[in-house]
Amino acid sequence: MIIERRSFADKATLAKELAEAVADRIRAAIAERGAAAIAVSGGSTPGKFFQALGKTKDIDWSKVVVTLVDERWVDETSDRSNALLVNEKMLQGPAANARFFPLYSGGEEPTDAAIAKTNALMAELPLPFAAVILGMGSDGHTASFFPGGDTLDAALNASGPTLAIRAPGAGEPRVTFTLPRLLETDGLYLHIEGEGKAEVLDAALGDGPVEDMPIRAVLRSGEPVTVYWCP
Ligand SMILES: O=C1O[C@H](COP(=O)(O)O)[C@@H](O)[C@H](O)[C@H]1O
Repeated sequence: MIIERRSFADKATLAKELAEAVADRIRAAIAERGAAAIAVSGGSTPGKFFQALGKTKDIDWSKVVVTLVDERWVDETSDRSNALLVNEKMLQGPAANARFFPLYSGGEEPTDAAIAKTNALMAELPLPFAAVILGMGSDGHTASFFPGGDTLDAALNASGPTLAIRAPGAGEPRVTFTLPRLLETDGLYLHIEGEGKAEVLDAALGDGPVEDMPIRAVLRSGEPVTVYWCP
């Protein structure tokens, strides 16, 4: 495992530092490849980070594509939508010039046709990602790699880009990038906050099956991961 753990005094400091690290990755990708794609997580943790990154002025946002590592299968009017969070918190001000590629492609369920539509859009991403920012649930899921997920094995091993997944702890049906596709990145980050999440990470770093705590697939992938944590 190649894990660097960075701890910050508070959420605001973490958000600023993570935004600076991701901004550096974006600028470097634009300088090297003419474009940058980032994949971000949803949920309750990344709001402040999104605000800090979205305010960054010295990025040519017109050359940036933002997408999500995973999405609940709901449209953008739902307060469960990760896309809504990205739009409201990040894609304002300077970052409003970025393009956003949603994972949700319409309808009630992530059918094969809907996922094919999502994957057609994701084929246009300028890969590799400049940065992938993962979160982690208290059950050890990351992206939508949930314990008990009906397509968990494929999500962790297929070449992707995305697939549908359903799990007891997931609420709605989900769409998630596959792990192999998320590992195609210049920088891989894990953003977690609170003592409880630090304990979950410690448990995940111990022995045990990936199926019990799918974040282990990331931690054991051999790719360097930088953990950003604050109380
Ligand atoms: O459902 C999700 O949960 C995880 C963790 O979210 P948090 O609320 O515990 O921060 C998130 O990383 C993922 O993108 C999201 O879809």
